[in-house]
Formats: sequence, C-alpha cells, structure tokens
Amino acid sequence: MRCCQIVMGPAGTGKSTYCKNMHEHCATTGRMTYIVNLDPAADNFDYPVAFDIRDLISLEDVMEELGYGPNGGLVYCMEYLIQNLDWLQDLLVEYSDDDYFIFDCPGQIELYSHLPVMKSLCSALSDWGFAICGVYLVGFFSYIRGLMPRQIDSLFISDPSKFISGVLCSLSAMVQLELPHVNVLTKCDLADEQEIEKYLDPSSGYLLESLTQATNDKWQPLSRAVCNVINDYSMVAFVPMNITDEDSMEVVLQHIDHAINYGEDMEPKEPKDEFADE
Ligand SMILES: Nc1nc2c(ncn2[C@@H]2O[C@H](COP(=O)(O)OP(=O)(O)OP(=O)(O)O)[C@@H](O)[C@H]2O)c(=O)[nH]1
Repeated sequence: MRCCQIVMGPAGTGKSTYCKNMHEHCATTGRMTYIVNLDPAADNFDYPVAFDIRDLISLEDVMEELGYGPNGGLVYCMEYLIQNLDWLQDLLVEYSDDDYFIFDCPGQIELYSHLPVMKSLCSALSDWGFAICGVYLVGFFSYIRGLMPRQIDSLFISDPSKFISGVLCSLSAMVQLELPHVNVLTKCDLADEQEIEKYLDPSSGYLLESLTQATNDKWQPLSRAVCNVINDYSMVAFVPMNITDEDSMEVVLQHIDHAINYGEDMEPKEPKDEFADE
C-alpha cells in the first residue's frame, strides 16, 4: 500500500524537524521514507529532499514577479501546485507502491482551516492510491527565531488558552480534510512530564479550571463546551513527542500506522492507553 503523512501545523511548531526525525526513525526500523518539501518559502533542510515544490514554483519568484506579499504569495504558490498536480503525479509515479512519503507542508494555518488547496491535494493523493494520515503538530513551547535564535518566547504551559487555541486549529484541520488524523504535541523534551500530563489528561480538570479562573463568567459555558469536546473525543487528543527519545517517536509512528490502517473505523480511545501494554 502506498502511504503518506501530511505534516501540518503552525509556523515553528517543528514540522521540518519532525520530518527529519521521522525519516531517521523509520530508517532504523528498516522503513524507507521519502520527504517531499511542499513549502515554497523553505530555505534549507536538514533532511534529504526527494522532491521540492520550489522546482515548480518558489515564493521568492512570485513575490518578485507578481508583487505579492508573503501570505498572498504562499497561497498563490499552493494554488499553482493544485493547478499543476501532474508535476507531482509524474514524480510520484517513479516510485514503487511500497514507498512511503512524508509531506512537509507550510505553516500558514489558513491552508488547513478554510482554503481548499490542501483538501484538493489530499483528494488527488487518494485518487493516486495513497493511504493518507494527517499529522498535525502543535508545539508545547514556541520559539522566536532570528536575532535571538532558540530563545523561548511563550510557554504554552503558562497559558492554557493557547493550548486550547492549538487544539481548535487542529480540530479545524481534521474537519476540513477528513483524513485519518494524529495530533502531535512537539517540543515535549523541553517540558516537565508532569506538567504535560496536566494538559493531556482530561481527568485532571486542569484546562477547564484554568479557563474558568481566567475568563469572565459570560464565557464559562463556552469554556466548558470546548473542554468537553477536547476531553470527550480522543481523536482530538495529542500524542506527546520527545524527539530525543526513540520510544516516543515509535509511539507517534504507531498511532499513524493505526490511523492509516483503521482510518475512520478507529474506536475512540485514549491514545496513551492504547499502547500501554506494548
Ligand atoms: N527542543 C526541541 N526543539 C525543536 C523541536 N522541534 C523543533 N524544534 C526547534 O524549533 C525550531 C523550529 O523548528 P522547524 O522544524 O523549523 O519548524 P517548522 O514548523 O518546520 O517551521 P516553519 O517551516 O517556519 O513553519 C527549530 O529551531 C528547531 O530546532 C523539538 O521537538 N524539541
């Protein structure tokens, strides 16, 4: 079966790092993967690129030649890809049916929340025989890059509303793309395990308690409803990933394999229980 992961998520959540680590982890278990760069704004990679959207169109050229800004230019590039999908199909045709692809996507969340381009891409991949898993990354921490690279900007942990916002964005991608889907919480190597658990364990009541304290009475029914969605649907649950821990990469991969193999028929379960005895 031809399989692929569509790696999505806001800017800086670790999509390219995830692709590199997933590629390396799969190699250690004898699974050959090919990474496709679908970010027309990408500059360099730490992983071997099988093929690259920038060979079709680059953001720099679009901005220069059409006078678009970065966001409009990116959307233009993605729409151009959709209008030229034969470019991608011709490249994929060269590979065998057992080959496994990881698509490293851009960080503009509107691509996953309401614009039709990713949905069109996924429909095409499905028509070409791919079993697809959407992998949506949310960072437990976020970084500012640039003048002070690797400086920690905001700690999601200090602000449950940011965590909720990340969950709602992933939910929006799930609803929009209708793919077998795995949510991954990245940068967990930077956080204390017990702190992460507070966010991920619905029985802790931590999210609702924090939101209740932080918001005006008027918003509390909404906070409760959102927390119920997060707690009741294991499909919205996040798999914590620690890139320094091979076991953690393997757990993420098992969730993806499970999603690909069982897709929409998957019984809602707490992901952490699912592999507890393995
Ligand atoms: N400690 C730690 N750092 C990470 C992790 N994932 C990513 N980073 C760092 O976070 C920064 C952003 O990572 P990228 O992989 O470039 O993120 P991205 O989502 O591809 O970013 P965009 O392409 O801008 O959307 C880099 O400095 C990475 O080294 C992680 O799991 N742990």
